[in-house]
Amino acid sequence: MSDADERKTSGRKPLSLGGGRGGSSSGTVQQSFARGRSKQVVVEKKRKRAGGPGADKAAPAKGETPQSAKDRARAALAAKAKELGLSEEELIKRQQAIARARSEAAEREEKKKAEAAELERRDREERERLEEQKRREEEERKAREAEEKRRKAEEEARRAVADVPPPLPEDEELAKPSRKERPAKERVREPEEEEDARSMLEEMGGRVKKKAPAPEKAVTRSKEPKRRQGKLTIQNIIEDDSDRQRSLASMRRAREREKQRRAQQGQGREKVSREVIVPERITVQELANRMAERAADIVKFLMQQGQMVRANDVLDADDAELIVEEFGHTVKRVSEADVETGFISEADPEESKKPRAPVVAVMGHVDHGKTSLLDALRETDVAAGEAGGITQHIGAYQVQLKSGDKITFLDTPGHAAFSAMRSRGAQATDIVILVVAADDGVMPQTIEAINHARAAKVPMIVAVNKIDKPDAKPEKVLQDLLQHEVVVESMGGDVQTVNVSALKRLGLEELTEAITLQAEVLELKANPDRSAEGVVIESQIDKGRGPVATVLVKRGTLKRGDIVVAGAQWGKVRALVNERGQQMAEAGPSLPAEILGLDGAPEPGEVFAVVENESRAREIVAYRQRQLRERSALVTGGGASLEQMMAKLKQADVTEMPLLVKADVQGSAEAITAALEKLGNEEVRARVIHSAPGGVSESDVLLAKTSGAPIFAFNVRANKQARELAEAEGVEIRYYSVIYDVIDDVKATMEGLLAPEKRETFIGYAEILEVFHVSKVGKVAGCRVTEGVVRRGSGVRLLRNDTVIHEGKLSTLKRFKDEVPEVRAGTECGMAFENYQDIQVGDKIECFTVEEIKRTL
Ligand SMILES: Nc1nc2c(ncn2[C@@H]2O[C@H](COP(=O)(O)OP(=O)(O)OP(=O)(O)O)[C@@H](O)[C@H]2O)c(=O)[nH]1
Repeated sequence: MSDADERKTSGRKPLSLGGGRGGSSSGTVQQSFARGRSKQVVVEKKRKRAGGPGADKAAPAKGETPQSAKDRARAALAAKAKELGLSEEELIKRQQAIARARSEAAEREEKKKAEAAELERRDREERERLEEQKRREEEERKAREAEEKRRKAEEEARRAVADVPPPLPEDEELAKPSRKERPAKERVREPEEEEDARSMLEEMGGRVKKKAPAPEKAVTRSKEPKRRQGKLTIQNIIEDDSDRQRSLASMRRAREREKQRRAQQGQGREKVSREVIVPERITVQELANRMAERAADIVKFLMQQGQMVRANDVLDADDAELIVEEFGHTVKRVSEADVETGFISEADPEESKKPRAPVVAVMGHVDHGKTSLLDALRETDVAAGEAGGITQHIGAYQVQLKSGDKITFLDTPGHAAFSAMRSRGAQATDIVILVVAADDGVMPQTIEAINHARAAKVPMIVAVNKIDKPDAKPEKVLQDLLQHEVVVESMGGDVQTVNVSALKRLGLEELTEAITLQAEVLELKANPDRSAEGVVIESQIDKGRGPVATVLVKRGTLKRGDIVVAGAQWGKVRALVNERGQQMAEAGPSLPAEILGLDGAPEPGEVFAVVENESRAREIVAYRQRQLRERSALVTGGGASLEQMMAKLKQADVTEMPLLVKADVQGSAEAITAALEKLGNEEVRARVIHSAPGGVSESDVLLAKTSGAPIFAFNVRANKQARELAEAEGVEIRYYSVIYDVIDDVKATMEGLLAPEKRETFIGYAEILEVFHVSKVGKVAGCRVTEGVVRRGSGVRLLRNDTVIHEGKLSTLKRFKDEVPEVRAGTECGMAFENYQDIQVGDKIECFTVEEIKRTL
């Protein structure tokens, strides 16, 4: 059945039943489809044959009668209809509908394909058209430019002609052809000019209706659907989107917008000129942040100036200022130290001041009896008995005399503390007692002490000690002192002198009297009714109590609970303890006290002051710690073993050798530091970046690491964590128990850092007799050794007319054909220089050796 239908739809002659013998008749029917399409369908009508049974059977199949075939087809149809639960007629209709739908689907498919092909063709044509347009525009532009040039040239020529007097007839004749030429050209030019005007208008943003170019006209017809491209249909949008090309005008607009945006940005940057606050030291990154510029730009700028820096490097204020100005900003130089402003307040008004006890330091040569005298003086304290408690060494103590006067003694060993305090600008001492043993006289450290006192402008009282000794010669001491410009009262000067015996407790009263007298002269006063300020005398980390600092209040009154900043440490005063281990509620001027509650041990000599609150304390300490870090960063750079440091210092030409010293007591730490800092010369010297009492801690290791300094531990050890950290970070910890070993080691290292002395020894002369050119070797000098010996590997100088024109090494030294190690006077040889060719007959060769001699400190 469907077969028959298909044949019908294909428009071919339908299969007829019985070959037109009257069994069937056919006709055509107009069939309508969707969207107004219609079709002629051939319909065959079957007629019953008159008479014979089975006349309505289908066409006979091969080998069977037509009637039986027809019957079978009908039976099959009936069976199928029955199976589907339809009538035969319904089934036929359904089958016809299916056939129709199939043919329609095939048609649709074909149509779709045709449409796709059409779209593709259109796209291709559009692309070609755009390319053509672009090419033509380019051509037009070029033509325009050429035309413009030509026109200008003509214009100029015309002007030139106009300027000259009326041309002679010959000139006219000459000019004629050009005039003839012009109208012809102008005629030709007309459409071009029109084109010019159009494109100009277009460039100015005007809309110009373009004449379609002639060749395109011919193809427009064939591109019928293209006209529809202008229509906005969903189909167009979907299909064209992928291949859509931006028009030239839109490109131009986008470029213009971009240009404007950039210009605006550029202007914007220039306009924002910031006031940049520049402290004394600032990192590149921080400076960039403050200018709102990129750190990389600063690095680049400095690189152009020949300075290689990284973002984390520290710049000084001058460099920073230069950079800021270069980047178009203004500079406001401030000192970060401003944070310290007000830390130490202004001088107190005179009326607020009250007399205070003098602070006395005892100085003198070794073994002259300083400690003994301080001990003896301590015993003069009338209050000691009543107060009870066991005397402890806290670096300073105060005694009350019978007269009621008080004297504070600094009980710190040597001159170190004194000079440490002075170097930090904390002048704690009012009077110096110069102890000179009567049996020993003035010794080197006596002189040193005199100089210290004099430099600090502190009055001296000479205590001639050990007068109990039979060989005591106090007069001689005074005589000797004269040589050092210390003129005692008995000799017409103003220096008081007292003969004492610390051992026998002789002359102590006279000594204290002399002190009080001197104090009166000095009119020592301070305002006790204000927040405390003073100086750190000693500090240590106590196992049980944590950081403990002995401070001496210089003005104001220090109370428990005060917030104190001492050097780079701060804390709330948890307790105030006197030298007998007793708690005090407060400490007024000139009264030494141990304070507990700081977050670390401040350096001796550091100034301390009470601040208003914790945040202020934190701010100051943060600034000071930053400064410490930066200071140590100046000598930083990774490894921290002695060898690494040496290698680095040699490379970097740095003359400072950073060290970190930890010792059992403050005294030894100070002594080692002083001894180490004395070492060295103008080329190399040690710089103790940190020295403190106590074991080596993790923070010491970290500091050593950042400073590239090895740690010298004297009579102390590193704890487990510090040891592990040191191992991990490559920080060397050296342990010592003899001070001289520390000093010797450092000295040896520093000697290694000294550039060796170079000593040159002349060994021989040779004269160039001939110059050969040897391929691959270059110029070779045929010489005779005139004096001494010429050795391969030694240094050589080429002399021309007694002037050195080259200094280098020999690449070849030959005798006949053989390389020889040396050639002696009177012998001829061949020589060639390493990387040097300019040799001439008559030049002299000087041969020398250089010896390096190790230098010592
Ligand atoms: N005969 C006598 N001996 C004294 C006197 N004063 C101190 N000595 C002795 O001198 C020696 C050194 O005394 P110290 O008090 O340790 O001297 P120093 O100046 O503190 O010594 P260093 O701390 O090493 O600088 C000790 O043996 C004391 O006993 C004195 O007045 N008479």
